[in-house]
Amino acid sequence: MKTIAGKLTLVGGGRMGRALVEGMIRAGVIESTRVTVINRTAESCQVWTESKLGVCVEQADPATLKAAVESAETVIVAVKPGTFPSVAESAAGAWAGRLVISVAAGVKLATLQKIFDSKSVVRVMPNTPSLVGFGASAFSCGPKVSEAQAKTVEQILAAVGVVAQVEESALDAVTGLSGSGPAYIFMIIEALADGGVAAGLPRALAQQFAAQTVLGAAQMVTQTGDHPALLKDAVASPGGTTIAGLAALEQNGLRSAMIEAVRTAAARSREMGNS
Ligand SMILES: NC(=O)C1=CN([C@@H]2O[C@H](COP(=O)(O)OP(=O)(O)OC[C@H]3O[C@@H](n4cnc5c(N)ncnc54)[C@H](OP(=O)(O)O)[C@@H]3O)[C@@H](O)[C@H]2O)C=CC1
Ligand SMILES: O=C(O)[C@@H]1CCC=N1
Repeated sequence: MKTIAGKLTLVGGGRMGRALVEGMIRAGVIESTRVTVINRTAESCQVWTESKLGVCVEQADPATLKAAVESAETVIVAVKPGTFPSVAESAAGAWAGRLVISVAAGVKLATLQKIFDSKSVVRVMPNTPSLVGFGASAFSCGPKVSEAQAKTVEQILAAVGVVAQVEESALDAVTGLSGSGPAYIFMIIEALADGGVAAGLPRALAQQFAAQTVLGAAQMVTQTGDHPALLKDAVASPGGTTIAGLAALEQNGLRSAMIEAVRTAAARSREMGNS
């Protein structure tokens, strides 16, 4: 794995920041000794220290934050969208010349350019399976981002899963699909396991088989390239069990529930960008 150049600072080592940076270190795209993580509270700092990942961990006060931003070539900002302006303000004067990568839902490139005094801003929508190397991330670059910087972003995200560079207008849809999507699938796995328990299986076995079924089905789609409908048809025998199960799903509106979930989450991402 080719490593990225220079130091990396993560501002906001919560669920998404942790998934990305731990995924990057695990994949070998950066050594932990070149990573600094800034958190708001001592408790969050302790979680990172106890992880034994070997990164430098610091609590956010304006001086520490500014120094950590100034020392890095690349800064990933993974705080909540509403916290971006205060973080940007706390390290005012330090952002220029850095590659600033935002993972915030709904925060537009134009807003990022305004609040960070760096023109090299990139908007990314990753997802938490990046932690285990199965992320799906899309990104869009501000107008002043160089080709080399765009390559760095691609390299970071490719190390933790699949990556696509898209027009910024596509990022709300990506947020509704793959950004929020792991939560939909966790709910499906939980529900499948509940179904297994309802049909008489022990909980642990039901959960293991539910997760493996989702994993196996996803692998068949990505590895064969076949349309999911063909793969579905190959499971359903005439008059058999699967078609009975599929009919129950149709009756209960699974397809429209999934479509509406993605559309509603994408609309919420757009709404967050306009507030
Ligand atoms: N969770 C997800 O699946 C995804 C999230 N995102 C985006 O990622 C971003 C973070 O979300 P998520 O990880 O879920 O949220 P979390 O609450 O888990 O993480 C936010 C982190 O920001 C830290 N923080 C808050 N204020 C500051 C500050 N002033 N300086 C430094 N760190 C600070 C918090 O520290 P402390 O804990 O000490 O308060 C916390 O570690 C959001 O913008 C979200 O839209 C994008 C894609 C997927
Ligand atoms: O729920 C959220 O707003 C964030 C963005 C995508 C996933 N989690």
